[in-house]
Amino acid sequence: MSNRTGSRRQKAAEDGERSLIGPPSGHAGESVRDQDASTTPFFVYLLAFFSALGGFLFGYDTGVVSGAMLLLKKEMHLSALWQELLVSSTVGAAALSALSGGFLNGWLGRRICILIASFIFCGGGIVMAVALSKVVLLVGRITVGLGIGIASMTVPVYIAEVSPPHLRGQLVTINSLFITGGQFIASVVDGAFSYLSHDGWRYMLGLSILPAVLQFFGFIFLPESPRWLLQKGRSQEARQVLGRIRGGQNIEEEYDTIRTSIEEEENETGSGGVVILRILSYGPTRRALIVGCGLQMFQQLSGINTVMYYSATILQMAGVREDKQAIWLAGATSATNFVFTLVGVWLVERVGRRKLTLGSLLGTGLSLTLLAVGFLLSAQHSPPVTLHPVDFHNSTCRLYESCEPCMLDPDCGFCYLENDAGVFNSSCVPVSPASTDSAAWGRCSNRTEESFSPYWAYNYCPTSYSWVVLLGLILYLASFAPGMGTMPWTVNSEIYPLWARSTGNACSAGVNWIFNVLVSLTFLHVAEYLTYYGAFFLYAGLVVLGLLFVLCCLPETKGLQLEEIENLFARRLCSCGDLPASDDNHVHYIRSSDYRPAHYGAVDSDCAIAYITVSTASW
Ligand SMILES: O[C@H]1[C@H](O)[C@@H](O)[C@H](O)[C@@H](O)[C@H]1O
Repeated sequence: MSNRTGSRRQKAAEDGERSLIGPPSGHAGESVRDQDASTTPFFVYLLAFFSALGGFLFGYDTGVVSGAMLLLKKEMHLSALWQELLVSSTVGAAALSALSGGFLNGWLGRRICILIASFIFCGGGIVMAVALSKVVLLVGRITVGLGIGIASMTVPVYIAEVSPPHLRGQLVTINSLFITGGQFIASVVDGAFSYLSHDGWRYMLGLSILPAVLQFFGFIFLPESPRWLLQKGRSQEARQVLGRIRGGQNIEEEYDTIRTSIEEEENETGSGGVVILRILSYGPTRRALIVGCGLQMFQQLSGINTVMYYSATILQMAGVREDKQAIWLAGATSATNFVFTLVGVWLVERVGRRKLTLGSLLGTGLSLTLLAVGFLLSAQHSPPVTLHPVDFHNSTCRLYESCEPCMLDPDCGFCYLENDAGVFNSSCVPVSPASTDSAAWGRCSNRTEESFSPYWAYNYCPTSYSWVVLLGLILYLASFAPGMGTMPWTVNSEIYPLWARSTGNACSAGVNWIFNVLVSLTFLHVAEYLTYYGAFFLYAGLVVLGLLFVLCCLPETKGLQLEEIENLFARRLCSCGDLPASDDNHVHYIRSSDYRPAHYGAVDSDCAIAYITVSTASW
């Protein structure tokens, strides 16, 4: 490693240490690091807002489809396979385009990629709104998926690169707020247009054109990231943009740090070759990639999309029988997700990324356990099947003695009457091949709104323990949203050096989408084999693994400049134990047990201390 690298590392380490301990004294001029919110130019917020519209579209297009599907399946006579295709094609396309977005980002820049994404969103929205056949609809869904993938990896990178360090976490987390905001607005739109039985879905799917157009025109006037410009050797432009987004602050220190960092990175890792291979063969970036992809994987393995998707059924279990009511109450679920993401935006610069993620994982694990216990109690007290009508088709449904095994069989549903004393006159009968909303034959095949008409429960059982499940659901969203919902995106936007940032984010966003598809496609099968409580216990177990991963591998990046963060990955990853006392770059590592506040200032004394570097002079 070059001496210059050593000295930059040392300087950055000292700066990093200072930023954790408190503001430096006797610093000439006000640097970006010392700014506070009152001196942050409005322009930075404007940039964050227009970029985060990409997050909004991500949330809207992934969220709106469930409500649209209720109308579409009736109007276009969609089979279960087509419904599945229309939902997962978007997520699959997002995975592919997120992975290829890294190349586009490095080549064309962040701004052009955001423009491309908004253009694609517009195109996809128009195709869906005017679609006359399910094939055209599928083309539209795949198109918006391509837009979502590019936006999901570009927007956090762009915001991180234009933000001043003290606000970066908050501004990048605003993108996550827009994602959950998009999901919430989608559920409101779904609710409102569900009353329009003819063509309501066209408005639901087509409305995404509006924010896409707004973003497209906004970005025509907004600048490219100064870091990308500098990397491409366009230093004059970079200086101008930096000056503009820092609103007349002293930009020299930041400009020099970025420039030196680019030069040294080129010396260290070379500038040619396939970026992903360079990332994998260079220790600090390989470790950062493991942390970034691991966080995204555990975000999806915590089961957020299953819980959100399944919330309508959870609400039905809790006694909400009407379709329309269930749609509106599912809106309440996405509203809860949104409100608690706001808590994340508020907390990220106060408590830091690491503590926020750890706390969130702990709460998520506990609430998943509560959800599982709720399902377990419901299963143990599952109502018995009391009527056994003659089944001429000899289906498997006639074999079940209670609701639980009947509801776990995807071909059967539970038909019953209910009064104050509970469930009575219940049977397990085959589901209609045309729609899961009714039975294939018998009293639940043509139900009316009359009070003596029987209830049809597909995919759930009536239970008096639904309040435990409901409580679990609310606690889950309250703990997941502020940390695990937001931090994987935020942390990924800041842990890679400039040359690896696009590719690193492309890989981690790709991992997010791949696990998103995997978890949602496997949920019903997992539930069939392990039952619902088994599935939720499984997610809780995966969250415990995630907790250990974060505990040992995620350093704190709060307050550091992007160029300083790579130093956090300079040494061995994933350790809370012994670390070497020094290395040839005059960088020392201390164990939390050796930590004395009198010597090192008031910094956190948990495992993150292992990453705090102290120069030889101050040792
Ligand atoms: O961060 C987001 C958010 O938590 C969403 O609610 C979820 O649907 C996405 O999968 C996730 O990436």
